[in-house]
Amino acid sequence: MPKLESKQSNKVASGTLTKYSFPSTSLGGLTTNFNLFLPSSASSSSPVPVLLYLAGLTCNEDTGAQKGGFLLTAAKHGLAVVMPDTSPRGAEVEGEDEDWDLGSGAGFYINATADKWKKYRMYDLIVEELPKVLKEADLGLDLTRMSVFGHSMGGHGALMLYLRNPNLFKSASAFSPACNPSQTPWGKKAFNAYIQPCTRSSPPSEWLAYDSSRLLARSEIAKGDVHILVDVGTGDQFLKDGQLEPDALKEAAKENGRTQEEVQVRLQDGYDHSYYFISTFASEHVEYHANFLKA
Ligand SMILES: N[C@@H](CCC(=O)N[C@@H](CSC=O)C(=O)NCC(=O)O)C(=O)O
Repeated sequence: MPKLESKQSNKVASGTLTKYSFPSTSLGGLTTNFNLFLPSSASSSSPVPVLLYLAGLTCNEDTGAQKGGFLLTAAKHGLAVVMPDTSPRGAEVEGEDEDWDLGSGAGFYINATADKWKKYRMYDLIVEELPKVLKEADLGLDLTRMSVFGHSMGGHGALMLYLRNPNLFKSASAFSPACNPSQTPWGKKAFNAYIQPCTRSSPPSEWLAYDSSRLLARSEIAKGDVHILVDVGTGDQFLKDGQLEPDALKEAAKENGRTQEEVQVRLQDGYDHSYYFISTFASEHVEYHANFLKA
């Protein structure tokens, strides 16, 4: 197991925010960072549930910690918050720092299969390696009680990871997520590069395995057991540009026979895509997850 290096620690919300780094096997040996908020109640003898926050394009492990406004409510409920980076860094792929929506800061939480991007395996990092690393480090976390939330590209990540791993996560929520990435511009660009090129209107199964709307439409999670909350601002330019498509998620929920309580998709009047929107609804999302993590 890799050794965690503690890079910086700050007191916040009566707990501690620590930035850690470790060499990641999933990312081909590249060093990756994450932030961990530990409420003051956490200890090895009294481990706390874990909320995983996935940030969006151009962000990193600091974005949610600094701007999200999650930590006071997490502290109130005795929840840890783990905030990983959004992509490998320094993979030395040609062009990886040229586009804001591909390469560095744009890992899409998937496993790339194209040889050029072979170190871009954020899915394995989040689902397998990070939980193992956290368990091994014995930081006072109860990794049998985890939920996941995220923003935009990270909202796609949160929904997709939950729908693929309902035994790992108790619930998922998202601010302004890309709900149907196999059909929308950011997702198509990423999947074309990281997985395989596709010009057909019906994408290959390898793409669909990372598309939350498709995953929800085909979900075999027991009736009544899906726990998803989504908020999208009506003033969000990326919504208007067709990047988010929350209606696709609603349609998928209907197709799969889910109630509106299982899959709540809320349009919030006038809010945009920024962290002002996220921080406004941050507490509601943390409270939502606390219901399932502390049940
Ligand atoms: N092209 C711009 C926009 C980048 C941007 O809006 N990033 C969002 C996430 S978009 C979907 O994943 C974000 O969260 N930005 C951080 C923030 O603090 O708002 C650019 O390159 O700046």
